Amino acid sequence: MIVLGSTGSIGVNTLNIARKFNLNIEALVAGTNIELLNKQIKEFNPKKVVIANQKDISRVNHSNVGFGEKDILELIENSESKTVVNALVGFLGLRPTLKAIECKKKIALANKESLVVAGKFIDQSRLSPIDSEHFGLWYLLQNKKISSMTITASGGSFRDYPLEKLSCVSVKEALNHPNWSMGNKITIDSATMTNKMFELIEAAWLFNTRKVDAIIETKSLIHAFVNFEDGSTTAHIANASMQLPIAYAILEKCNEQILKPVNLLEVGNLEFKEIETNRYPIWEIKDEVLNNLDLGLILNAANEVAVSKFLKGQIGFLDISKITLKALNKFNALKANSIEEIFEIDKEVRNYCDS
Ligand SMILES: NC(=O)C1=CN([C@@H]2O[C@H](COP(=O)(O)OP(=O)(O)OC[C@H]3O[C@@H](n4cnc5c(N)ncnc54)[C@H](OP(=O)(O)O)[C@@H]3O)[C@@H](O)[C@H]2O)C=CC1
Ligand SMILES: CC(=O)[C@@H](O)[C@H](O)COP(=O)(O)O
Ligand SMILES: [Mn+2]
Repeated sequence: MIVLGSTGSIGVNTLNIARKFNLNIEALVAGTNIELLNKQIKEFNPKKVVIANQKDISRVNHSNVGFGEKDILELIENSESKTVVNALVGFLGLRPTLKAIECKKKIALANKESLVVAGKFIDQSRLSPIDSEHFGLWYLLQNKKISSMTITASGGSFRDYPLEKLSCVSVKEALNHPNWSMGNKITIDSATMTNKMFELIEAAWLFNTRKVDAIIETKSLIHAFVNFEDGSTTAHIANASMQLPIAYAILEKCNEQILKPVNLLEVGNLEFKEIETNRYPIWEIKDEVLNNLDLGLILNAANEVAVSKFLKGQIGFLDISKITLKALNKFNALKANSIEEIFEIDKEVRNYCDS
């Protein structure tokens, strides 16, 4: 298989599963972490490697190294592998997802932004989601009458923080997720609850439903619930590790133990909370977004600009939601009618948020 984003949090976990099941790695794609990439090359012996920047090529211990988006797309097109794991972060993951679909590959999709921005143009027939909640929903779905689905949120880094202090929190504090070890961008998305908004959109596309909601479960041990018309609810419980969703997304069958089972006696108790708009302002537009999934494109573009500014120390934490809500208000009538328009609207919203 091919692993895009091999040096990230999902990429490293994917290679852990590849090691466990002795899977062949045809190619690796990484950004700027050349030190880790070189270790991965030594262990997995890929035929081809692509990195973000030309200037780093000489540091990569491989004879066949490309760089940039064009080479990532060519790599997918010319590969023999049946499976592409897309663990790139953000909008830059969209073209590789589209290319993998065009080449009829099986896509193990961690890059949820592909669905958030262009769900209506994505053929899902060979797609498996790598997202703990959507894996949970997929695992739970039975041939019974379903009334709705619920995914859980951890509440992020500031779940229990005094509200009046949110305006002056630091980047370091924001990156301190209570339960998951993930990349920076998704960790900030989790703190603002934008990650959960993305996941509602993701669930809407994946399971063809608008009857999906989220609640906080503070330990991230329950990932999803399916609520049946008979009044019963089933819950997916697993320790907070991405290895299970990844294993199911890339393996044909999975009968081996991937994770240590949750010991409920050790857990003792679980706590559930409502997602409140005073702590998570983005939640104000939940219903509007679910009724108009085209807003995912605007939300994603504005959020990527705002998160990047926050990580560079240019704006405060609360400004992230302010920027995204303002952009949604301005562009809420826009709808992309083709995949080309996805890229045009993305650019327009970014320019607006950057100015
Ligand atoms: N982490 C998690 O547990 C979960 C993540 N996801 C989703 O999975 C995706 C990946 O998340 P995560 O692994 O946390 O993110 P990370 O930031 O940890 O990893 C991102 C990966 O993309 C690579 N990358 C970044 N820019 C480029 C570029 N221009 N060209 C080539 N490669 C690039 C990075 O390379 P480098 O580091 O070398 O610069 C890295 O390998 C996101 O869409 C996220 O929302 C979904 C559910 C759970
Ligand atoms: C591991 C995973 O799937 C993440 O998307 C996780 O859900 C993020 O944590 P939050 O629940 O805090 O958004
Ligand atoms: Mn998730």
